[in-house]
Amino acid sequence: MFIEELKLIHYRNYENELIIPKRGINIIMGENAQGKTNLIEAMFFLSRGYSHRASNVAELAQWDHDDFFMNARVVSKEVKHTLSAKSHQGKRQFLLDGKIKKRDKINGIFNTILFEPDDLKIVKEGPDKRRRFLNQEISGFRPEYHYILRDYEKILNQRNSLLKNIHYQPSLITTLDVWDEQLMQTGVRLMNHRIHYLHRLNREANNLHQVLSHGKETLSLSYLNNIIDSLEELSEIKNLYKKKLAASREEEISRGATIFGPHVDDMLIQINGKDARRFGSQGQQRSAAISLKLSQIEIYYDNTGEYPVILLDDIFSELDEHRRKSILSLLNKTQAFITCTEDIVNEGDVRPENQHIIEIVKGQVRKINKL
Ligand SMILES: Nc1ncnc2c1ncn2[C@@H]1O[C@H](COP(=O)(O)OP(=O)(O)OP(=O)(O)O)[C@@H](O)[C@H]1O
Repeated sequence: MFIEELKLIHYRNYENELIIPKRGINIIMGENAQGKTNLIEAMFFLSRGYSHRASNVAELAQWDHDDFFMNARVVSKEVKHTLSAKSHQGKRQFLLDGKIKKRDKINGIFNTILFEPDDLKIVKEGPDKRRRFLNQEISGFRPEYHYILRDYEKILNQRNSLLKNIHYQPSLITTLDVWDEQLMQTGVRLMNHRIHYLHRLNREANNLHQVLSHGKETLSLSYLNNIIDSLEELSEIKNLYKKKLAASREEEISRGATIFGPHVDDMLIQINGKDARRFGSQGQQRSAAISLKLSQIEIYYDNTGEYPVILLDDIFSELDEHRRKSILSLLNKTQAFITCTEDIVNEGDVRPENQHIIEIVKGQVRKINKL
């Protein structure tokens, strides 16, 4: 899968810009605040239908404009598609080959994997960042997961409101069983997806981490879930879930919140057997986050039969030469976009044939594909 052309009109700092990327590695080079991340964001937006850094779509429109338009020509399994997005006063609309489509209908047309500086939080910060990572990545290639998650969140909210209301109106307790059943059904489906995904991710991320660390470190991931203690209990998950809900009913009513279920899941990330969050160095945590993200390359390939487009925003800062080279070598089957403030090829060295420069100067794309 690759992108042949990207057009941006009144989007962020771009008035009217046409970018013709190449297959291989596209280095988006420019000083700070030139619009490098904005380009990455545009491709991510077309791919997933939302921005990874703006919660309000209106923010994407160029200042003093109510509308923006973006258009990409993408090639997927040798078929060309035109994917467009437009927004008017913060209301977005997507078009595939000229026809208006719902956001979920554009999923899978243009798959991207994004690494952004905030991804370090997956390793460094609390469980919500790891759940967000799991949710985003699984939804990327399993659209049904997005709907299960949405249903689960709806049921969870309704059940939590009911628990709060029972506190004041105890007769409502008779309706709780129906919600418990729905919670368990969607909760088990969600957990099953996460377990399968983590199994595959564990293998792939460890392979990559070994490459990045010169074979000196192992990376392992374990699923932390408050219903089952180990994967051996998986066949019993529904019964265990039922028991936990029954045993915690009184406490849940007094707290007005659901205590057990995938909404409190976590993933333990260990480097050489030690919790990376507590004991990992900055460099180790960075490499672990990169390994987790870049593992998606092969996982997407297994699931879709095609390599996704890789978007790497500021991945190279603070990484040594070996790690940089290893990352570049992992990208050789894909089309990739890498932002950086300086060229990644040292002066005097020959640029590899698969590397192309997109240079941004004064907020505009200046030289495209200079070799
Ligand atoms: N809606 C908007 N309209 C116009 N310009 C905008 C808008 N949103 C952001 N910008 C401009 O885009 C610039 C930031 O662009 P971006 O985040 O892509 O920079 P960058 O090149 O990735 O920088 P860095 O190397 O510092 O990360 C801001 O300085 C701002 O001037």
